[in-house]
Amino acid sequence: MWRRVASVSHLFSHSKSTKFNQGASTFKIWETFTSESEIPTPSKGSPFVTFVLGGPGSGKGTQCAKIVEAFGFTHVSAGDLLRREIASGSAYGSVILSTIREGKIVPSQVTVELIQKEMESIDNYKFLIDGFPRSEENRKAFEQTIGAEPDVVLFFDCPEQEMVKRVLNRNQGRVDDNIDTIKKRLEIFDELNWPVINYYSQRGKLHKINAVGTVDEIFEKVRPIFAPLSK
Ligand SMILES: Nc1ncnc2c1ncn2[C@@H]1O[C@H](COP(=O)(O)OP(=O)(O)O)[C@@H](O)[C@H]1O
Ligand SMILES: Nc1ccn([C@@H]2O[C@H](COP(=O)(O)OP(=O)(O)O)[C@@H](O)[C@H]2O)c(=O)n1
Ligand SMILES: [Mg+2]
Repeated sequence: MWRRVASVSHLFSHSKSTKFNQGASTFKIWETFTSESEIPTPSKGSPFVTFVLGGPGSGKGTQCAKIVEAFGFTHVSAGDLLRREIASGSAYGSVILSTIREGKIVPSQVTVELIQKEMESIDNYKFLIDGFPRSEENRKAFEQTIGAEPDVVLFFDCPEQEMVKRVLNRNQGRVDDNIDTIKKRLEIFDELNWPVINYYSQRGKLHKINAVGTVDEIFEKVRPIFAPLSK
C-alpha cells in the first residue's frame, strides 16, 4: 500500500538539477560549506526544508511559531499530524495512540506519508518539519520517499531536568505528558536522536542551539540562521 513515489514532485519538479534529486551527489555540494552559519539561498521553485530536532519539551514547537511569524515558513509538526490522525479515527489511529502513549516512535512509513500529504497540500515552499526525523529510520524513510534532504537542521539542546519540568507544566492534555511516558521518551530520544544529529553535523547542516533561557532569548539565537531569508 505504501508507494515509493515522490508525489510531492510538484514541489521538486523545478529542482531537477538541484540537490533535491541528485542522491549521493547532494553531499558534495554540502561538503563545500565550512561554516554552519551558511544556508543555501531558497527559491520559490524548490522547497526549502528545515528539520527541527530536540527532546520532548526542548521548545521546538514554541520556536517554530516564532520562525513562522518572522520568516514565513509553514510549520509541519510530526506529532500534531499523528495526533490529528488519531482524532480522525483512521485505520492507523489505535496503533499510533498506543505508540505515543508508550513514548515510542511510530513506524516511519506512517509518519512520512502524513508529512508528504501535508507538504503537498500547502502552497508554500518554506517548511519547518518539527519533531522529525527522530531516528535514522525516520531520516532514511524521508529521503527515500520524498527524494529530498533538509537544507537546515536545528537542534534545540536542553538539559533533561528542564525538559521534564516543561513537559509536566505543558497542560495540553496530552496522553504522553506524564512522568512515566516522559522517562521513556527521554530514553528513546537518547538512544535514537544522536545518530541523526551526528549525521547532519557531519554534513554541515546542523545548528545546535542552547535551549535554556527565555523564549525570546532563544529566538535571538535562531534568528541569525534564517536572516538571509526574506519573509
Ligand atoms: N524557553 C522556554 N522557557 C520556558 N518554558 C518554555 C520555553 N520554551 C517553551 N516553553 C514551554 O515548555 C513547554 C514545551 O514547549 P514546546 O514548544 O511544546 O516543546 P517541544 O515541542 O519541544 O516539546 C510548553 O509549555 C512551552 O510553553
Ligand atoms: N517523528 C515522530 C514524531 C513524533 N512521534 C510520536 O509522537 C510523540 C509526540 O511527538 P511531538 O513531537 O509532538 O512531541 P514533543 O517533542 O513536541 O513533546 C512522540 O513521543 C512519538 O511517540 C513519532 O513517533 N515520530
Ligand atoms: Mg512539540
